[in-house]
This record gives sequence, structure tokens and C-alpha cells, in this order.
Amino acid sequence: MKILAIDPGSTSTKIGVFTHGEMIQEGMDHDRDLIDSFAEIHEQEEMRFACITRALETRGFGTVRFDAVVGRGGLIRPVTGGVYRVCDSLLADLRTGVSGSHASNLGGILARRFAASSGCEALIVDPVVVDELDDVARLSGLEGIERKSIFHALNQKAVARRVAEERGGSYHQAHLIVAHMGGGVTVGAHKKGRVVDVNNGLDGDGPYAAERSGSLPVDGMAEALRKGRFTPDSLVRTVSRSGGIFSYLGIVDLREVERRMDAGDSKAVLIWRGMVYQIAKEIGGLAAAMDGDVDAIVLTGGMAHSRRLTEAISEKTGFIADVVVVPGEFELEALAEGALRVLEGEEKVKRYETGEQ
Ligand SMILES: Nc1ncnc2c1ncn2[C@@H]1O[C@H](COP(=O)(O)OP(=O)(O)O)[C@@H](O)[C@H]1O
Ligand SMILES: CCCC(=O)OP(=O)(O)O
Repeated sequence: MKILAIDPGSTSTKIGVFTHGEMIQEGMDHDRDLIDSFAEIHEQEEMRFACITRALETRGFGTVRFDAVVGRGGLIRPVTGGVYRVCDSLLADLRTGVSGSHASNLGGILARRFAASSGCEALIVDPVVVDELDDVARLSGLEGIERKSIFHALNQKAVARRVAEERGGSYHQAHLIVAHMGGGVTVGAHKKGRVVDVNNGLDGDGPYAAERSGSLPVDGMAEALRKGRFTPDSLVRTVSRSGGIFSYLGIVDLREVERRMDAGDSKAVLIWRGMVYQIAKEIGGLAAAMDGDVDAIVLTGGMAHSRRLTEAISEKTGFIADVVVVPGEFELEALAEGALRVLEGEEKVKRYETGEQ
């Protein structure tokens, strides 16, 4: 089987070519100013298409006919976890950004384009809108406004499956708290294979991260709107793109933050400590939500490469359960594995309109 996996992130596009049971991966970083020069996410399609085409040609895969092309699923309508075909209605929802705007919307769009040249299926797996929330977790505290499940579903579920199996159990029996710490931070309560509570990684919700603000006081936001510091649209963009560490220090790279800390920058120390504090508090909150019945806490994503960060979070949360660190992410593997399960008939592809297999 030959599978092309496409994983567009906020600042990079990663691809994986899966052939003969092995995956060759390639990551392309995009300049932050270039990304910011596009007003809308879908306008980045040609730029990312050209990058992927170039990478495939350079690696000698330019003329390969794939059996499936699979992309990271974006902000479509809420769905349960699984593998979905990129049908016309799913494609239309990705293009309009029916549930919002994020680079992952390009995953299914690009998968359809590359699948057309191979004459094969275009699929997405565990999109960021996977919604398995308990009813009680949907309540925001204000009638008419619901909490939404928008998170690093693909990597959280892939890593949770691995950790559960490595600990001799199965994902469908395990109780895990998974913190994905990348450009955004999402912390999910995985209870017997369902993510029953998680902070919305793109909204003002949960801990702050490299470029996300996390939860914000409403009073302060209303005042900033009144004073014209933001319009409603620019506020939404700021919260998801230029909040968090970026807003305090003007940088997003945790390695640079830690270099500044080592050089004696007290502001960098405070902001770093604040992020540790908020992530630990989110983990603690979910432990209570799970009645303290937690098998392990899993720290993953790019920032989990920092031992200093994972040790500090472990110190604050280790009283709850074992802390397992899985640095980086397994999104390309999870995409290819999902497509392979469908191609080999192990799993049925779900229909977007009904969520049924
Ligand atoms: N070796 C490392 N040590 C510390 N931080 C790292 C390391 N590698 C990446 N990071 C940080 O991880 C974050 C990006 O994580 P990643 O999961 O790749 O992001 P995304 O959510 O965009 O996929 C950045 O803040 C980056 O600085
Ligand atoms: C929460 C949606 C996914 C997300 O935030 O991804 P990035 O951290 O890659 O931007």
C-alpha cells in the first residue's frame, strides 16, 4: 500500500510517504510573516500545494500513484473520532471554515487535490473537532453559549493509544489525562476511549501557550473592545495567533524563552512559570473531573522536548498519577495508520453527514 499523509500546522507543513510498511517524513517550516500575509487560511492552498509537490519530487515520489491520500482534518462540523472520506460537503465545510479558521482546514483540501491525481480516496482522521464531551462539560455557565471540543485530537488519541498499550492495557479501558503542548496547549480527559472534557485550543479557554492566550477575564476584553484596542475579529485572531508567550515576550519558540531565562531575564522566567502553573492547574481540574481515577498523565507535543518544562509540570501534578512524557507528535503516523485500517478493511470509513460507518 502507498499512502500520502499531509499535516498542515500553523507554522509548518509535514508530509509522510508510507510505502512497504515504512514512513518517510519531511517537514517544511513556513516563515511567520509569509503565513500572516494571507488574510484567510484557504488562500495558503497554492503555496502549501507547491511546497508538497516540490518535496515529493525531490524525494523521488513525484510520479507515485497512491492508494490513499490522508490529511489532518480541520474545523468541520463536530464529529465523533474516526476516519472520514473527504466528500463534497466535507470539502465545502473545510473551504468555508464552517467551525472556524485553522491551518488544519487545509489537510482535507490538499488531500483531495493529491488524491485526484492518483485517482484514489481522500480521507481525514480524527479532525480537531472530534466531539465526545460529557453533557456536563458542555456547559459554559451562560445560557446560549456552549463550550466546544476543539483540540489536538489526532495526536492526543494516537499518543493515548500508545501509552495505554505500553502500560499493558487498552485505550478503551484507560483513564488518561493528555496535555498536548505545541503552538497551542490542549489538555484532554480520556475516559475509556472518549475525550469527555478538553479545553478549546483555539478559543480563550484553558492554559496559555506559545501563541494562544488561553482563558481571559471578560471585563478586560470588554474594556479593550470599548477602547478600540481590538475589533471582535481582531480579538479572535489575537487570542489564537498572538496571545500567550508571544504577547508577553514577542517570541514563540520555547527554546529561545529558556535561553533568555538562562541569561537572567526575569520576565522570561515569570512567563515560563506562568505557563507551567496554568497547565498544571488544567491537569488538576481534569483529575477532579475524573473523580481522581487517573491511570497516567501524558505530556506530549513540541514543548514536551523541554525536560525543564516536563519536570516542572511533573513536580506539580505527580501526586495525581504517573507522568509519562512523549515528546513531539505522531500525527503523520496516526494519519497513515487510519488510512491503512480502512484500506485493509479493518475499519469502515465514516460518512460525514451521518457519522455512521
Ligand atoms: N527541542 C525543543 N525544546 C523545547 N521546545 C521545543 C523543542 N522543539 C520544539 N519546541 C517548541 O514546541 C513548540 C511547537 O510545538 P509543535 O507541537 O511542533 O507545534 P504545533 O502545535 O504547531 O504542531 C514551539 O514553542 C517550540 O519552541
Ligand atoms: C486546537 C486545534 C489544533 C491546534 O491548536 O493546533 P496547533 O497547535 O498546531 O496550531
